[in-house]
Amino acid sequence: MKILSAEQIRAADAFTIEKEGIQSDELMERAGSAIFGWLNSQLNGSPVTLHIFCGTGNNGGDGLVVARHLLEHGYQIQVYIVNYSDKRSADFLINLDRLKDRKVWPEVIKEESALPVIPEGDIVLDAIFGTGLNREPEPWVCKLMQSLNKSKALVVSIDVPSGMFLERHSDPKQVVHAHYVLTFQHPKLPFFLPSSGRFCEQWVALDIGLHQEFIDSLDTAYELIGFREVRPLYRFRKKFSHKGTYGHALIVGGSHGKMGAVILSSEACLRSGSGLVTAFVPGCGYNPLQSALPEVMVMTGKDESELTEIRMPFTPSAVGIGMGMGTSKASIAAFRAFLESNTSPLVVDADGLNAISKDRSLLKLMPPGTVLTPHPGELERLIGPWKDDFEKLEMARKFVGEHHCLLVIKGAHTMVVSGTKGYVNSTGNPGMATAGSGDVLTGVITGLLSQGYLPEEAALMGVYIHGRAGDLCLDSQSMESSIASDITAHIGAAFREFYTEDSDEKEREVRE
Ligand SMILES: NC(=O)C1=CN([C@@H]2O[C@H](COP(=O)(O)OP(=O)(O)OC[C@H]3O[C@@H](n4cnc5c(N)ncnc54)[C@H](OP(=O)(O)O)[C@@H]3O)[C@@H](O)[C@H]2O)[C@@H](O)CC1
Ligand SMILES: [K+]
Repeated sequence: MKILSAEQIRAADAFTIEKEGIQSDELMERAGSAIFGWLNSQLNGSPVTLHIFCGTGNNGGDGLVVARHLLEHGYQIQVYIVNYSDKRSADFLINLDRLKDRKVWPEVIKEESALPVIPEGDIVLDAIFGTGLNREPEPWVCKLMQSLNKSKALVVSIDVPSGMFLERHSDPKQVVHAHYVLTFQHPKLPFFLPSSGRFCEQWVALDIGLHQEFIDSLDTAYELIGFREVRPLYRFRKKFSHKGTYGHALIVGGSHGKMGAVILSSEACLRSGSGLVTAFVPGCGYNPLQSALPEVMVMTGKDESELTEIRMPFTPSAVGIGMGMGTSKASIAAFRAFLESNTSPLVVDADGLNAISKDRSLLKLMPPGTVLTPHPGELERLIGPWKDDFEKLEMARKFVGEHHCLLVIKGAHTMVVSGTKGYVNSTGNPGMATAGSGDVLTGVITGLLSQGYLPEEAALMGVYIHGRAGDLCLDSQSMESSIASDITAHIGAAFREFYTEDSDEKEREVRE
C-alpha cells in the first residue's frame, strides 16, 4: 500500500473532487461519516461522553461532521474549537453552521482559556491539526495537547495525531498521543518510525473513495508491504524440479561460543526453500552443526575457534555471512579474501557489518545488490549518527545509492531501503526482539536469493515471512516465550498462506 506525502494527499483530494464533480464538503462528509461509522461500530450507542477538539482547518471540519453524526445518533458530545488561527477553512465553516443549526454551540478555546477537564472514562476525539500542519504549534496549543495526553480518557485522533508532521521530526511534547488513529485511506509514514510511532498505538485506514487510478499513478517514496504486495512475488515450485533447481546456499560465520547463530541461519535458509545448504564454520562448529542439522553440510576452516579462511569447492547460489563471526583481525582478513573472489548474491549480517564499519574499503568488494541487515546499532556504525528518524532514512538512501546495496533496517517495522524507495514491513511483533531472531532473518533472505529471487524480492519477502512466522508463533507462545527457533518453526505456515483463499487474505489485511 502506498504511503503518500502531505502534498500527494492534497493532490489526491483535489483530483477526486474534480473528477467526481463533487463539492469539497461532500468529501469531508464522506470522511466524517467514515469516522463516525467506525466509532459507532465500536461504541454501539454507549452513554459515554465524547469531547471533540476541532482546529479551524479541514481536520477540524472533519471533527464537526463527526460531532453532528454522533449527536444525531444520540451520543453525548462536547465540542471545542481550538482557536489557533483566525482563518477558517470554507468547509469548516459550512459544518460549523450545520452544527449550530442543530443548536450545538461549541466552546471556543483561546490562549487565555482554562484547560478543559476531561473525566476518566470519557473519549477525546482529536481533530486539532491534520496533514496541513506546517509549523510548530504555539505553546498554549501544546499545553492543551499535553493536557489531553495526561487525561485518563481514550484518545482517538482523526487522520493523524495532532502535531505530528508527516515529513519531519515532531517534538513529543507537541504531539497528541493517540490510542487510535483513524486515518484516511492510506497510513502515514511517521506511524511506522520508532520516535513517532509510539504516539499512534493503533491505526485504522478508512476508505473515503479517493480516486484509485490517480493514486496508482503516484510514485511514492515509501510503501507499506503486506500480504497483497508480497504474494505476487511468490514463485510456485515446479513439478519437474530437483534440489539443484533451488540453489546451493552457503552460510558463513560462527566462533567459539557463538555457533548457535550459524545453526539458526542455516536451518532458516533450508526452511525457506534453498535446495542445499552448506555451513562454513571454524573447527569447533563441526560437531554441533552436524548434530543439530543433519540436512546441512558442514565445512570447516583450519582454526578451531574462529574463521581464519573461507573457501569452498563450489560456487554458491547465495551466501549469508557474518553471524557470530567475531571481528578479530584474522576473521576480517578472511572476510576480505572471501569478498575479493566472491561473485554470488550476498547477505551480510552482524559481525560482517561490524567488519565493514571497521574497514570501509570492504564495501567496494560487495557485489551490486548485496543485502545488508543491520539493527539500529549496526546501522549507526555503518552510516553514522542521525539526529532523527527522517534524517536516518535520508542517510540510508544515500548509502544505498552510493554503494549499490540494499539496507534492511531491523526494528518494529523493519524497513527495506532499495534504490530510492523505502518499504515498510507490516508483519512482526515485540516477541521477536529475542536472541537469534536476526540470524533467522538472514537465513530466510539467503534461502530466497539461493532460489533465484532478486535481491529486492528476497529482502521484501524475507522480512515479511520472518515477521509473519513471528506472528504465527503467538498461537502457541507468548511474546515473552517466543524464541528464534520458534520463528523458524513457523516459516512453513507463513509460506503456506501464499496458497490459501482470498477470504483469508482479506481477513489478514483487516487485522493489519
Ligand atoms: N486530503 C484528504 O484526503 C482529505 C482531507 N481531509 C481533512 O483535511 C485535513 C487537512 O486539512 P487542512 O489542509 O485544512 O489542514 P489542517 O491540518 O486542518 O490545519 C489547518 C490549518 O492550520 C494552519 N496551520 C498549520 N500549522 C499550524 C500551526 N502550527 N499553528 C497554527 N496554524 C497552523 C494551516 O493554515 P495556514 O495558517 O498555514 O494557512 C492549515 O491549513 C486532513 O488531515 C483531513 O483531516 C478530509 O476532510 C477530506 C479528505
Ligand atoms: K488530528
